Amino acid sequence: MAATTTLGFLLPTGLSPRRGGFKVSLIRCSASPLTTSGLVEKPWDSYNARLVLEDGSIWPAKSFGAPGTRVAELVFNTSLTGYQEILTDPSYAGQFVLMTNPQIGNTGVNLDDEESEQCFLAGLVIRSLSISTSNWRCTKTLADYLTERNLMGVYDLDTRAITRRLREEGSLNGVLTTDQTKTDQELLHMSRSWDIVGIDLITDVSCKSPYEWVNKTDSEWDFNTASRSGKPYRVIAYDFGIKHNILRRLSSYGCQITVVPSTFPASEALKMNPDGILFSNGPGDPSAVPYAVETVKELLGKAPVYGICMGHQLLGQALGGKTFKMKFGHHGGNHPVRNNRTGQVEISAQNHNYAVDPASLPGGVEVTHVNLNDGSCAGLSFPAMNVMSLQYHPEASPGPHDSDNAFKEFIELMKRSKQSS
Ligand SMILES: NC(=O)CC[C@H](N)C(=O)O
Repeated sequence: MAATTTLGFLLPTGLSPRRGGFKVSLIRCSASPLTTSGLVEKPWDSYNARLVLEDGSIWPAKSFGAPGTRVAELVFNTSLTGYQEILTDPSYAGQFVLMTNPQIGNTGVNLDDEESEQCFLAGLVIRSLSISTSNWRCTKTLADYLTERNLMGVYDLDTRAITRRLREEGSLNGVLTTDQTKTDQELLHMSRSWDIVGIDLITDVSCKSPYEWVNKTDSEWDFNTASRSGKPYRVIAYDFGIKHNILRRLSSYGCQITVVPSTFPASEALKMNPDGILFSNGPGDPSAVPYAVETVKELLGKAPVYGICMGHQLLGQALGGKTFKMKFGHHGGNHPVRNNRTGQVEISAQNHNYAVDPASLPGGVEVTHVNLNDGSCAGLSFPAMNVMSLQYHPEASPGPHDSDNAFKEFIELMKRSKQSS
């Protein structure tokens, strides 16, 4: 059935926009329901809900997760599958994730596909929730999972129209609510009074004390294992919101890993005599966590280091560069990246709203990877200090495995450094 967007009534609000360029009136945008209302009874409890964006648009919706009211930044994700890995990626803290794939929930959820023990995102926005769940690994439905975790999920919105809006205006803050007592103006005011920029979001998602990682990729799911045996490399992984698959992949490549909190002192990390240090992914604005940049600076040159996403942005700053907020970021499993050294193109999994400005980097720092959609910096290397980093996700989960080799490159970096010391 074709999705239609109808413009409803206009409410003059008199509120001035938080950022320039937005219309000040509220616009009600409704999508024709894709679900077969009346014909099939939906196997979840549903409430009326609303998504109100800071540009004044109101999106009536149906709720299928927890009831409530949340304020967050709305981003769209173009992955076709992997909603469970997305829900458990701590880098989505402070954000609503809108899936552009119009039908979500078909495969339910299972405990093996978790990327962290908790869901930190603020809510899930989808076009249509699958009426049935069918997968041999499924242990519960997406609706039950969200409700148990007190997470909001909404459907029956025109996700295509919202995505176009985000592409034109950039990421927008918004409020999701099932509360019918709140007026549209109140919700608009809430969305405009909140901001994700300049806030430290990693402290809340990081582990509270160090621990040894004992899990690894099940042999059933592992690949490229031919040349690996034993665990000869000792790695310290700074947890800024780490995804489990980074740890599983490092472990599969032969690393014994101690995961440490974001505030773990560099001096303590060095006492553990690591062969290498990993700086993980993590949510929010990388320029809002100067203490983490200081830790990275203290560790530079002391052991080979590998940064992924937030870790890459912290390394960029520690090397003297600057980060900036992108218009709507990259969130999906289909981003082409060119490896400048080999000329090869990898299709990558990405999830970030900020990037390192290559022009701000000092001489000697090499941009190793470029995102081919917009030319932004996707990887760095500083050979003088055994530094490598990627803006995207070589661990995938969800997404293609084209970049798995980056873990091998980190192993090679540690090997060469061990041999020369
Ligand atoms: N996945 C991540 O580490 C995200 C990095 C950072 N929070 C950003 O949005 O750019």
